[in-house]
Amino acid sequence: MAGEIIDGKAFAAQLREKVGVLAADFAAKAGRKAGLAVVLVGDDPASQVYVGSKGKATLAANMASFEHRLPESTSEGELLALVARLNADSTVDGILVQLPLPAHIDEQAVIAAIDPNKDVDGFHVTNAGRLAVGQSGFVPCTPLGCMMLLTDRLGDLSGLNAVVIGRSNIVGKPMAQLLLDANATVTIAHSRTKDLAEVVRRADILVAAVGRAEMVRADWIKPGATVIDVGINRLAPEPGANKGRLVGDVAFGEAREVAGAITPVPGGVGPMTIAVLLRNTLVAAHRNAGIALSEDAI
Ligand SMILES: Nc1nc(=O)c2c([nH]1)NC[C@@H]1CN(c3ccc(C(=O)N[C@@H](CCC(=O)O)C(=O)O)cc3)C=[N+]21
Repeated sequence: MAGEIIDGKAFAAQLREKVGVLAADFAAKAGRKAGLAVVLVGDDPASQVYVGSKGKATLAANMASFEHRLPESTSEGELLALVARLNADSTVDGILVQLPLPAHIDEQAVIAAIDPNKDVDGFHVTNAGRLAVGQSGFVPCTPLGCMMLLTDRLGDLSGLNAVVIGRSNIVGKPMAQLLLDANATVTIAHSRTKDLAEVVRRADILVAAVGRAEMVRADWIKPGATVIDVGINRLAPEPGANKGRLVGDVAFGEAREVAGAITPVPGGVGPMTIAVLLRNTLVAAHRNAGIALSEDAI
């Protein structure tokens, strides 16, 4: 029997709805809306579309959206000056600088300049450190969204074998921390892991975040496992088409036959990332305004 498809898109829509209600409450209490500033440098078409959809989702969730689209030629100094202005602006609760940045700008320097209490991406070393030692801070949106899908499906993760493929600062490492905090037994695998298929076959929970199209095959998956596919890879276009299909890091069709449940691409983890960004912004607004919010409720 084929595994269940985990509908990340529907889950994300519910989360955005909940955030929207709480954001309206916040606005009534604070006398202003929660605000998210998104900064895009350059004119990469995929990033343009993505930043536009974040802006729309922000407004739909009863929050204020501040978009800053800067030319490719923007200097690091100019970008740092904008970040400093946003840090000082009390109507801005969350700041997201879209990555990747042009090659002439040092990404680490820009992330380091963001006030950690406005770092709704959870990329600042202060937030990475807080997560590592179990203090409350901001957790990167994609792994937090994956955790929400996992706990919704599985409840308690204690003692389960979790394998994360990928060790990025943005997904793999924070994902492993969250799974460990939830008492899973965690393995972080990567491109140099020996017998990767063998390691993956032990996973009750598999999170694939390597960025290699359809790398994980059906015979790597433990029957009944829960598979979370973080990869978003665009294949080469079919003859006559101008855009290739989007696929994950998992060969979805065949993997679904073995897995207990699996996220699709698109419609899985991607929409969760944006919903969690709004959730983090709502949390930031409450903290910055000194208004209580039960963070378990969201
Ligand atoms: N500072 C920063 N923070 C980010 O969170 C960040 C970033 N920079 N740079 C780019 C990546 C990419 N990312 C995605 C989020 C949602 C979808 C998403 O919603 N995808 C849909 C549709 C995909 C499509 O059709 O193109 C889906 O998977 O169903 C995709 C990609 C966030 N990123």
